[in-house]
Amino acid sequence: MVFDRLREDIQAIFSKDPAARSTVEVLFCYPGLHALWIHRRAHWLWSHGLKFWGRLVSHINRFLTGIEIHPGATIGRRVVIDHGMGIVIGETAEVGDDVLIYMGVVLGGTALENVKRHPSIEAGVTLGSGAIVLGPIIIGKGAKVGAGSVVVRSVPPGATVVGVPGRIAGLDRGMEEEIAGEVLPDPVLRVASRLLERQNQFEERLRLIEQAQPAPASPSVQKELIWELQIRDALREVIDPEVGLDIIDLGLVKAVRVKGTSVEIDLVLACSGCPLSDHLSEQVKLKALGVNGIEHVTVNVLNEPWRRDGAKKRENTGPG
Ligand SMILES: CC(C)(COP(=O)(O)OP(=O)(O)OC[C@H]1O[C@@H](n2cnc3c(N)ncnc32)[C@H](O)[C@@H]1OP(=O)(O)O)[C@@H](O)C(=O)NCCC(=O)NCCS
Ligand SMILES: CC(=O)OC[C@H](N)C(=O)O
Repeated sequence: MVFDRLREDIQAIFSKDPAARSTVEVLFCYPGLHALWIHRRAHWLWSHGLKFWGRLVSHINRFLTGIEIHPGATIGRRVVIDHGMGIVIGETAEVGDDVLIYMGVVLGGTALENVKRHPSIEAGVTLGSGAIVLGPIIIGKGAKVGAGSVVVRSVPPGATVVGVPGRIAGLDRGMEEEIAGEVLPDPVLRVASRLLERQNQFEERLRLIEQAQPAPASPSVQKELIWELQIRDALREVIDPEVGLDIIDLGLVKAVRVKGTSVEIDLVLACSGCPLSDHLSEQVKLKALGVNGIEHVTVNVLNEPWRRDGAKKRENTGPG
């Protein structure tokens, strides 16, 4: 069993590093391999309640290999750490099977609370040297993060992300076809669509104010209307990672119903069985809760297909 895992680890290095020449060389000259072995001990101690000893082993690991893996981090099978020096993997990070990690990669947190605050890296991902991935985001199966990138938003499966901040440079063919059968968004269309959307929003705001005027008797209704607008505004900050546009522009938000201090939001997804649906619902919930006065948020993910018509309709309602 132990030897099977060792064989698997060594085989993984041969499959991912053309510079690997022999088993002896891999056994003795790959600090990334040593770091993973030591991490397994540290993780065992940590998950058996021996937190201090787990930390200590992790610290010795850092000293020996230059790789810092928090003992609480979960690392899958056949993960390859090539070169390794300077890697930092945080406590709540999850690294799936067959992931390739180069030197200087950081899987870091941004929250100051003790919650899930580090990234989840799905199977088969490549993290280029110096890539910094921050927050409780998901790097989808088979994605590639370019050397030197800083990634702060979830990355769809199969995508290649490069730069600071990370932008999608490419998708594998399967993914491209999956994005609603359409080509990637045109940036000019995106700006135009956003401007028209803002205009629609102002018109809608005006309509609501006019509507509210003859019946000022019910301040609670007015308050609910204002909250609805504020929530819709806040949801503009939620970007669908599969498409790279905000969920309001995309027409993914079907309804926002405010009752008292509670709100119910109906959402559809850009792709059926979207792996990031939980993440998206969570983001929606957080943004809505961020509106001053809102205390309860329910997000319903509707089981109906998304069409770009909603967004397109808006693009066509411009002046002229
Ligand atoms: C991102 C990466 C995986 C390449 O993926 P790919 O799907 O083959 O992408 P391409 O090479 O076709 O490049 C796509 C675009 O991203 C750009 N790009 C590639 N890597 C980049 C990087 N690290 N930073 C910024 N831009 C990058 C390319 O110039 C290209 O831009 P363009 O479309 O404007 O021409 C690769 O460049 C990389 O960074 N690998 C990490 C390897 C590493 O860290 N090695 C060090 C070992 S110690
Ligand atoms: C330095 C470097 O590119 O490392 C990547 C891999 N070990 C190789 O030799 O290709």
